[in-house]
Amino acid sequence: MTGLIVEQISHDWGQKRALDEVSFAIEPGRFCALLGPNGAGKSTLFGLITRLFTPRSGWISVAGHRMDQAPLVALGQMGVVFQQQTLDLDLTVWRNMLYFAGLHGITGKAARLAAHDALDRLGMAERRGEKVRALNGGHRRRLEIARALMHGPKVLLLDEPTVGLDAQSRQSIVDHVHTLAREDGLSVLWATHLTDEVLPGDQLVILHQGKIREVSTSSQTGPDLTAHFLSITGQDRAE
Ligand SMILES: Nc1ncnc2c1ncn2[C@@H]1O[C@H](COP(=O)(O)OP(=O)(O)OP(=O)(O)O)[C@@H](O)[C@H]1O
Repeated sequence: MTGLIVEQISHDWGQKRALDEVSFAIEPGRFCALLGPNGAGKSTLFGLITRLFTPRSGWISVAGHRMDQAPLVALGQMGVVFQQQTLDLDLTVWRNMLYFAGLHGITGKAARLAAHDALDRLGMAERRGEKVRALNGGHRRRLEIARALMHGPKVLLLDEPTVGLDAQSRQSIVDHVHTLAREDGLSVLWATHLTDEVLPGDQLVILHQGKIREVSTSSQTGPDLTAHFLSITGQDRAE
């Protein structure tokens, strides 16, 4: 299968088992919400998928390329938006895009086309001349997503991309990324602990204490999904 496959991944931090035989797959065109409370193992999983470190066991495949066998090809098929922002605040939107294109070996006209196209997809083309410092948090996030798309990845990973944003910016980003999955055939992995970012029909992977508790297609939203999530993660019984 193309898309993203995570197969039997385990990882320990010292004595602590952070991920325990985690498996799931995301087909092209699907938005997958990775839901987990704090400490569930979401960031550890992101670190493994992006090869910041390697798993103790199991394997990961991106667009048909195994991370352990062909890491550069696999990473080349992936766009990543990390929790921490990594934009140059003193450069314009456009310069940030071109700089990043260069890191991917995309230069000249190809870079300008890729940058324009990606900004357009995120509704950011009109802001290309603005310094990043002047953008609000939601627009900075959209710029980071646009930047992650320039090299034409098949898989897009976002680690809690809406943290710290107001409700309207959050909704706009959730909508944009759903559209990207649907229209561009991207496999999206979106880590969050906020159930209102999950839409009906999304794939749902619930992670708790390093284990997968559920892989399903979301049919519930709002308070029903929140109650379901809390019951699965035992937080409804928290003191
Ligand atoms: N570098 C590390 N060294 C040691 N333990 C770690 C490290 N990173 C994470 N852990 C531990 O592994 C477990 C999973 O943490 P992780 O950060 O992956 O969860 P998370 O779901 O991303 O949580 P959060 O939403 O709070 O970021 C936690 O118990 C955490 O304390």
